[in-house]
Amino acid sequence: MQEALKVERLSKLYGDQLALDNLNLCVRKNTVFGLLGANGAGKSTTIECMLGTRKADSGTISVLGRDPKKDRRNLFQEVGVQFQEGDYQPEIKVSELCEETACLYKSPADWKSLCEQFGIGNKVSRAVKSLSGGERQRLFIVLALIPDPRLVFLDELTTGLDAKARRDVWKILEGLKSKGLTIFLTSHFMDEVEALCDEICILKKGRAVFYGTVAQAKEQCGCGKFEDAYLVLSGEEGMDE
Ligand SMILES: Nc1ncnc2c1ncn2[C@@H]1O[C@H](COP(=O)(O)OP(=O)(O)OP(=O)(O)O)[C@@H](O)[C@H]1O
Repeated sequence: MQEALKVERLSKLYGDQLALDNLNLCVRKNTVFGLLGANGAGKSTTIECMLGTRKADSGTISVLGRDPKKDRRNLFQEVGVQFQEGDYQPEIKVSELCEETACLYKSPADWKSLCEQFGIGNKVSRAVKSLSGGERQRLFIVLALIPDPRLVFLDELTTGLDAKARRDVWKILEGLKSKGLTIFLTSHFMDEVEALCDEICILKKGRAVFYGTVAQAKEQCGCGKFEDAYLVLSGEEGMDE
């Protein structure tokens, strides 16, 4: 099995609104894949279906060779997920949240060294709620990596991080990829996508309107800058007109 993720003909309706329309995705192991698209394009719905937390109306999904609906327990041990906001007790400290998370996994990574790597090593005795937005975002990436996963989902990876912290996160992720991690990310920052992603899919109203590499996207649109190509392909350009 060369692919970490395979989605075939995935469709999802909310009421009469089509959120995903016959989506096909294939993510090779040990690569970084970016799922892009405007607000409401269907990215979170896709991830939720892949995690088995939302039921699709049709289509098949394979995550690390397993069916996420039937095999959630095993996948839980192998897959990391970054949440935008955690569901934690109001007064909990960083160290306590990391420890509690590590306890859920059979062979967790060393959370202290992850906190060091992500620049929050000196914040571990602080209450989570007292962290700045960017520090909390880095903590959520740490929590996603605590399972020592083979595959990690990073939703809106570096939203809220300053320029230096974003670069640092990219470097760490490159390092983890070189050690065998597969990364599935969503991002609204096109420089980030260009720096990190081996392949991308651009969604528009639940449909894949582009699938390939950043270089292919630029070439297809005749754009020197990927952000320009993205705006054309995603249909965001001229949205107000
Ligand atoms: N629980 C729900 N009930 C009804 N409609 C929903 C529900 N969740 C999402 N939708 C709709 O489905 C579409 C896809 O939403 P989704 O959250 O997957 O988009 P997204 O690409 O993740 O957006 P964003 O970038 O804003 O996070 C949107 O039109 C959204 O309003």
